[in-house]
Amino acid sequence: MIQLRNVTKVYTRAKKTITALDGINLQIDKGDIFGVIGYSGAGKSTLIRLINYLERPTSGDVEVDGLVLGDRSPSQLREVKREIGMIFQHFNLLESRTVSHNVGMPLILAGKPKHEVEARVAELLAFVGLEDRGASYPSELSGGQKQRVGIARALASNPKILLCDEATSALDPETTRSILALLQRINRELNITIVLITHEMSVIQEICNRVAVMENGHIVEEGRALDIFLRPGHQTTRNFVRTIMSIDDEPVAQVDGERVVRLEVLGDALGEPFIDRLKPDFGLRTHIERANTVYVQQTKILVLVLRLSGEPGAIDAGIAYLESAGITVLEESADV
Ligand SMILES: Nc1ncnc2c1ncn2[C@@H]1O[C@H](COP(=O)(O)OP(=O)(O)OP(=O)(O)O)[C@@H](O)[C@H]1O
Repeated sequence: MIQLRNVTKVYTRAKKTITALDGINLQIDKGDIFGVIGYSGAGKSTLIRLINYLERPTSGDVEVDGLVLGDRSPSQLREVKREIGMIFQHFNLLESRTVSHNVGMPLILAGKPKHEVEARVAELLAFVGLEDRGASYPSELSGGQKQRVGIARALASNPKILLCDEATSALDPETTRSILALLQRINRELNITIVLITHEMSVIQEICNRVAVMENGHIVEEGRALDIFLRPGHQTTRNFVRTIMSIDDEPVAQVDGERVVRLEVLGDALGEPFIDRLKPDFGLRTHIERANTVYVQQTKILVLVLRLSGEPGAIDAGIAYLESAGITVLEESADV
């Protein structure tokens, strides 16, 4: 759906050059809720602004829905841009216009007839839960309601992609949760691919299926959100994950005759009495070294570090049983 190939963006200011993006390769598939996380200055805004061509790459290709944007004529670019909606941290609403006018603005600018605009605005306001606020002005709304207006406006021209630039950073945690739930509905019900940038790992945890971690214009780690939370590789990723859950860096001491394994348990396997079965079925003694519960995209994952002791063959058989129950078993190296 979206591909960045070897994309570099260099800004020149007062004879100084800043490399905001340095050789970025990224693929975002149709249906993804793709999160880009990084500290201030990492290059997130630049990256998202390349996708709708608010910025042009210094080198490299940006491809959206099969079209390389650099090869397009201005009219073709306008066409592609219509397929991309965007929402902002500070909502960017016209304060002097009503909610309805704000939502209908893209359609008014596209010259759509009045009755068509009115019908679509009513539909959009109902979708975002503001059916009775069309005549209000932005100053009469809460932050969460303003973002709902921003979302309705972004959906007005039926985009295939929604870009979210720190869309919940100005909102309290409860309102953030309700806006994230709305974004998830937009992804599922309207089949819209979502790309969001954030500096909050909790946003990624709540709704993203994939994530890229950025630092100094580079993507330092990228993958399924689940894997990034369970096994963060890069130090920056670990620091972000640490903001919402504990990571124990202490290695587990190995004792002769024992195996230390890490189990990742989710879905049906959570209902399996697997610890209970290791002793009677395999003659294994188990000791729970660490335990943690993680939620990613509302999926519960239990992470356990176990010491297993018994006959070597029995330990292998016990591990084979755990795997057959759908549990991921890893030889433990460092942490939960
Ligand atoms: N228009 C511009 N002109 C010059 N430099 C820029 C411009 N836009 C961004 N930069 C620089 O590019 C780098 C990346 O900035 P960018 O805004 O993409 O990062 P970010 O991760 O979105 O940060 P933040 O979360 O603070 O918005 C920074 O060093 C920034 O100063």
